[in-house]
Formats: sequence, structure tokens, C-alpha cells
Amino acid sequence: MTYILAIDQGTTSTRAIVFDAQMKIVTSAQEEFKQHFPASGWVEHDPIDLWTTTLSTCKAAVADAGLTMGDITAIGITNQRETTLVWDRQTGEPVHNAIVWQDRRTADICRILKTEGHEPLITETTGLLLDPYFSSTKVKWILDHNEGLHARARLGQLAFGTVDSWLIWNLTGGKRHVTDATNAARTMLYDIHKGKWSSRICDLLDIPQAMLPEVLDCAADFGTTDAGIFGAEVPILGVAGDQQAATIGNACFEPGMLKSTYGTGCFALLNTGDTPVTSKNRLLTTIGYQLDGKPTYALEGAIFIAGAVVQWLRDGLGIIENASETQALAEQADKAQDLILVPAFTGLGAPYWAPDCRGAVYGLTRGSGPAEFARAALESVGFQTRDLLEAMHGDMGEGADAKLRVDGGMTASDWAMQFLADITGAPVDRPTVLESTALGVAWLAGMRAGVYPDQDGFAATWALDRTFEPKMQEPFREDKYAAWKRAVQATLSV
Ligand SMILES: Nc1ncnc2c1ncn2[C@@H]1O[C@H](COP(=O)(O)OP(=O)(O)O)[C@@H](O)[C@H]1O
Ligand SMILES: O=P(O)(O)OC[C@H](O)CO
Repeated sequence: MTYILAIDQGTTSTRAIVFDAQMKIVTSAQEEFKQHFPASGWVEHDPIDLWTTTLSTCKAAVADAGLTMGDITAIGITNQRETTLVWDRQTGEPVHNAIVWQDRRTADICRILKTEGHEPLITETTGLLLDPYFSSTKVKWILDHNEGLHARARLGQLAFGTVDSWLIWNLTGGKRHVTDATNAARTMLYDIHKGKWSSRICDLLDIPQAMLPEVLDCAADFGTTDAGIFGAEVPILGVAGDQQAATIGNACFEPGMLKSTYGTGCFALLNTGDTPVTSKNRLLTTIGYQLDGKPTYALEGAIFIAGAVVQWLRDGLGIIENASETQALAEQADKAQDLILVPAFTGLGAPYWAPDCRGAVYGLTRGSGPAEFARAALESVGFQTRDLLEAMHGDMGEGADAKLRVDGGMTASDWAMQFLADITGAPVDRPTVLESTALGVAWLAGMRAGVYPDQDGFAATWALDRTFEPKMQEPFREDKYAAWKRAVQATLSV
């Protein structure tokens, strides 16, 4: 029998999922871990938590399936991207907590680099914008703020990695220091055109190349688990950053195909084929996947708060007990009220890139209550997606497909998906498997192992659950979207 184990190491939890020979989910295990907020705008994870939750969820998922690790054909790893770890190659000890993608502590470093005129070099080379979101300024911060680390890094004693590298290092007993091209593309150190680390950017940030992992394709030999860890040597054959894995899992293999994942944040990726498109509308150019040494590029729009706005209704305002209650509340909301919520809790991402901006609510009346807040929260996710799609259409014209494939926890909300179709004026396709991220990386590993179909065969297995067709009248849609744009402009100007 064939089984593939997918590890999905996310921002708030770690999941392990066992897939069978037909790429169907057999079991899954999930564990949350502690978020550390040492200062305003700072977010850290304990690297040991990332490792131990990986171990325990893998063991639990495999045991629940009535299997042992020896029954697993191959492992695939997908991960929260950009989050930055530095550890000692000798001892395997991290020298600092992981600095998470959401962390804004390097905003000043970015401002200085911008003022000095380095943004064109960075954007042309890496496809990214100069924002604290990406790894390189976080690596710089760790080296600058811990005595002796620059010297140790130069001597090759330290290793830098995104979460995939850290987990592979540990799973292989310290034998492999590797990453894949999609994770490398998020570091702001990788030349996405030449397919190698950029010595100019490394020098600019004083980051020795001796720290950096070897970059492989998404389906490649990433090493074998150390027998002492799981009691079996299992090959790791697939790796991709989580948003790229969702693009693969949603089978967006043709130029013009587009997916949007609604988890904590929302990330839309548009396949642009072998052409790295430079955005005129502040989107990111990134590697969607790399197979057989050939990168496929994508345009990406990143929204930092999507499902997290629903979590805020639950944990911050206490007006719901679980996320699914937003549906009934939104249905009850007063149609005469136009409450608009701009959820810039950690700044605004694409296409605004305003790290210091904070959230706002417009249109409050004495009658505004939980129902209107719930509707405004769900609508904010649709409005932000339309911002991304407008930017993509601005860059690609007709090259951007009209159909959007969605996945992630929030797509369980029919109300939110219907609003998304209404406000974008385009159909939204929800697949039967909402776990596209894990599926994508399981396919990479299984395909490399020779037990799953090739790319076309995999694409043919993609199955539609439901299409949400736009129903809103155009003048009403445009009025609503114009009100959102005014609300964002007002928020940015505070
Ligand atoms: N029925 C629902 N309606 C609205 N939001 C939901 C619903 N179910 C889950 N969510 C939101 O989806 C997010 C979880 O999705 P998930 O894909 O597991 O995210 P992540 O991988 O980022 O942790 C949470 O932020 C939650 O608030
Ligand atoms: O862990 P998620 O699902 O919130 O995804 C995080 C992204 O990879 C950040 O770029």
C-alpha cells in the first residue's frame, strides 16, 4: 500500500495529514502552539515548538491510520513562508526565536534601504518589495542584535533557514541544509531570474552566503529521516511554501489560472508561466513552483488579515463563539446600514503596502451590532480580494483568468464565497478538497516517488464542489466597492 505523509507547518498550528494511493485523506492531526509577542508589532515562534509539534502530529496521524512510519512511502513539507530561523550547525541550537512573517521590527531597516535607493535592485532581482514581511531583513536583525553572530556566520558556523529548512535539518539529523525554490524566492536574497542567491543583496545586508541553504526543485531529494526520529528512514521528496503548495494543490498549472487561499491571511497567486511579470500595481513576482529545474512564475497579492478578522470577532469582540456563526449573523444584518471595516490590524499588504496603517470602522450608527460587524468582517475579505484582482488585471489584462479557485478554512463560509463572487463580478470555484496546501505537497512527494500521477494526471483529478456565480447588480456592486476604496483612502490618511 502507498501512503504519503504531508506536513503543513502553519502560522498558528502544525498539521500532519496521511494521504492514500488515490490521494485521499486518511487521517490528520493538528496542534496549535504559542505565539510570542515580545513588543508591539513583533511576532515570534519558539523553533522547538515548530519541531516538536511536527514530530507529535506526524506520529499521531500515522498511528491513527493504523500505520507505522515504515509504511510511509515519502514525506512532503509545506510551511508558513518567510519566517526566519538561525541555528548553530554544530549543536543544532537556534540562536534566536523564529521571527515570524508578520513581524514588523525591521521596518526601519527597510526605510533606510529605501532611502538609500536600493529598492530597484531588490525588486528587479527578487521580485519582492522592500517590506519587513520577507526574511532577509529579519536575518540581518538577528545577526546585528546578538553579539558575535556576524563572525560566527562568516566562519560558516551558523545556518539560516525558512521553516522547511529547519524541519528538514532536524528530520535528517542535521545532515541536510536545503530549501526549495519557492521558499528561497520569499527570502529577499534569491535571484529569481538566475536561480541563485544574490551576492549583491547578501553583501548589501551583510549576510554571509555560508549561512544559506542549498536550493532544490519542489520535487527533489531533500534527504531521509534519521532512523532515530521515527524508527524508519523515510525520504523527503516534496517541499513548497504553503501558498505555492495551494497553487499546485488547486492544479493552477496553466498561465492565467488563479487561486486564492483564505486562512489567517489571504494569498492570491496567478500563474504567469515561464515569464516573470513585473507588476506595475505593487504585486509580488514570485516562483509558483519549480520542476525539473524549470521555474514557473506567479504574480502574488498578499492580504495579511482574512480569517483572522473572524477570529477577532470571536476573541477580540466576543460576539461569536465559533467562526461559522458569522454566516447567520451576516444574513440578519440590517440592509440599510453600510458598515465598512478596514481590517488593517497589522498594516495593509498588497496593493497598498502600508505597514504602519491600523484598522478602522466607518458608518457606525446606534443600531450597529454584532450582525453588522459580522457582515462587514466577511465583506472586508471580498473587498480586499477585489483590490488584488484589479491589480492583477491591471498587470495582465485578459491574461488573468476570470475564474478564481479558492481554498482554506474560510471558504467553508457560503456567505463569504457568495459575496466574493458578487463583489468581484466573477464566478468563484470551490473544490471538494479544501486542504489544497497539504494535497499540493503530498502530490509533489508522491509524484517524485513515482506513485502519484504526472502533472496532467493530477490536474485531471481536481474536482469542483460548487461554483458561486455573481448575483449582485452591477451599479450596486460598483457603489459598494467605491465606498470601500474611500474607506481605505481615509484609513491610509490617518
Ligand atoms: N465557517 C467559517 N466562516 C468564516 N470563517 C471561517 C469559517 N471557518 C473557518 N474560518 C476562518 O478560517 C481560518 C482558518 O483557516 P485555515 O485554513 O485553517 O487557516 P491557517 O492555515 O492560516 O491557520 C480562521 O481564521 C477562521 O476564522
Ligand atoms: O501559515 P499561513 O497559512 O497563515 O500562511 C502564511 C504565509 O505563508 C505567509 O506568507
